[in-house]
Order: sequence, then structure tokens, then C-alpha cells
Amino acid sequence: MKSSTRHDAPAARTGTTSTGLTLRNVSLRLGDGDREVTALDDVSLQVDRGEFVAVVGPSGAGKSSLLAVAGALSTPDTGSVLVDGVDLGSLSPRRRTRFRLQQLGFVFQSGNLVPALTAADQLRLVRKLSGARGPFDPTELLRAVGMDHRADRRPHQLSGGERQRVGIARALVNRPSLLLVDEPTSALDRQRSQEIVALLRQETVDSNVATVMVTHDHSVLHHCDRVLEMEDGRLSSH
Ligand SMILES: Nc1ncnc2c1ncn2[C@@H]1O[C@H](COP(=O)(O)OP(=O)(O)OP(=O)(O)O)[C@@H](O)[C@H]1O
Repeated sequence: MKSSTRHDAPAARTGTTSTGLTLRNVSLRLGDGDREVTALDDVSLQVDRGEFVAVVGPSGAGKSSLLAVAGALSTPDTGSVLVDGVDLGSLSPRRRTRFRLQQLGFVFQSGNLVPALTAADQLRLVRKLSGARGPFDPTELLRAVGMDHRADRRPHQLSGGERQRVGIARALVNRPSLLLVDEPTSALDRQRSQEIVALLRQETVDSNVATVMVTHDHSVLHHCDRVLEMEDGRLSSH
């Protein structure tokens, strides 16, 4: 457990002592009939809060499928996925959606920001969608990602790296347990790529979140605590 965190961890859940992401013997088949593919093949994984794990591997290896089951976007055929001890398979569709909004953060390839909204309003929207009430000031999070001076800018007025920084802040608004990051550097030059992944590492620690990052960019792997390789739906250490 890290000593200095911006956010407190939520109260422990019953049923398990593990926090962060837990996958137990997860398998996922996609397609149908003759064209069925085993996208995930008996995958087990533990990523603790405060830990930053990269997943690498060739195209079609199952990396997006891993993010999809961890993000409660796909339901595995067998095995279980737990986030802070909560078994996603035990949640009704409505509760799963709420859980996703409140406990999971997503960072996409190039920010995926809403074009019409300022940086500050991107954060306010996510806060509102989660159902949280009470005052919310996005300034602290924007400052944490070095974007408080761009709070009033819309995505088209930001650089690729700046958009990605806002996307990271937005993913952290609801103090998630788990941060899922998909190819965050694919639209960035080498220098910006290093800065963004260093920021992800910093936020993983400061926000005490379990972070899983899928990447093809091997130049950023030194920022990670662990690198896992995926091939044919199976995970192994790099
Ligand atoms: N909707 C789908 N229907 C059938 N098969 C699918 C579907 N989506 C993905 N697959 C197959 O599942 C396997 C895993 O795909 P996945 O997208 O998880 O790989 P990936 O490692 O993320 O690839 P990439 O690096 O190209 O994004 C591949 O064989 C892919 O062709």
C-alpha cells in the first residue's frame, strides 16, 4: 500500500481481501459457429491499487478483449472478474452500468473528448453522469495533469498531448478503483508519449488506482511496474 495518496480507498467489501482488479480463470469466446475465436483463454490476473501494469502482444492476441471484460463491457463465458472485491458477474445490468461509471476509469487512444465541451466541463459531465451530488471543482484534477491553465479550452484548441491529459483527468473524476488505458500514445510523438505515460504512473500512485494499459509502444514500458505479454488469448510475464 502506498503511503501518500490523494484519495482514500473505499471501505473494504465483503467476500475477498483483494483490491484493484482480479481475474480468475477468465475465458471469452467471440463470434459464432465455425468462426468462433477464443479471445481470452483461462486468464488469471491480479493488479493491486497503486500498481501500473502494461499488456503487450501482437494484433489479435486478445488485449482489447482483456480491457473489455475488466471494464464490464463484455461478460466472460467462464471465470470471474472482480474490482475491489466486487464480482462484476453478480451485478444486474443496471448496477453494472452504475458500477462502471463510479468505479472504473477509461483512457482512450486520443482522449475521446466531447468536441463541444471545455476541459473543465468534460470533467463536470462525467461527475454528473455518475450521479454524484454536491459541489465539484475540476481545478485540482486539471492541475494534477498540468492542464488547469487550459480549463476553458475545447478539444480543437488543445494539442494531442493536452487532450490526452484532459482524458486522464476525466477518467479519475469519480475516484475509480481501476483505470483501463487503451493505446494512450498512438497519436503522440516520442517526447509526449513519455510524458503521458509518466503522468499515468504518477496518477496511479497519487490516486491509488489499479492501472492496466494496453500498448504497442515498447519505449514507454519502463514506466510500468510489470509488463505482461498476451498471445493467443493467454497471458505471460514479459
Ligand atoms: N466481435 C468479434 N467477433 C468475432 N471475433 C472477434 C470479435 N472481436 C475480436 N475478435 C477476435 O478475437 C481475437 C482477439 O481480438 P482483440 O481485439 O481482443 O485483440 P487485440 O490484441 O486487442 O488486437 P489489436 O492489437 O489488433 O487491437 C482476435 O482473433 C479477433 O479477430
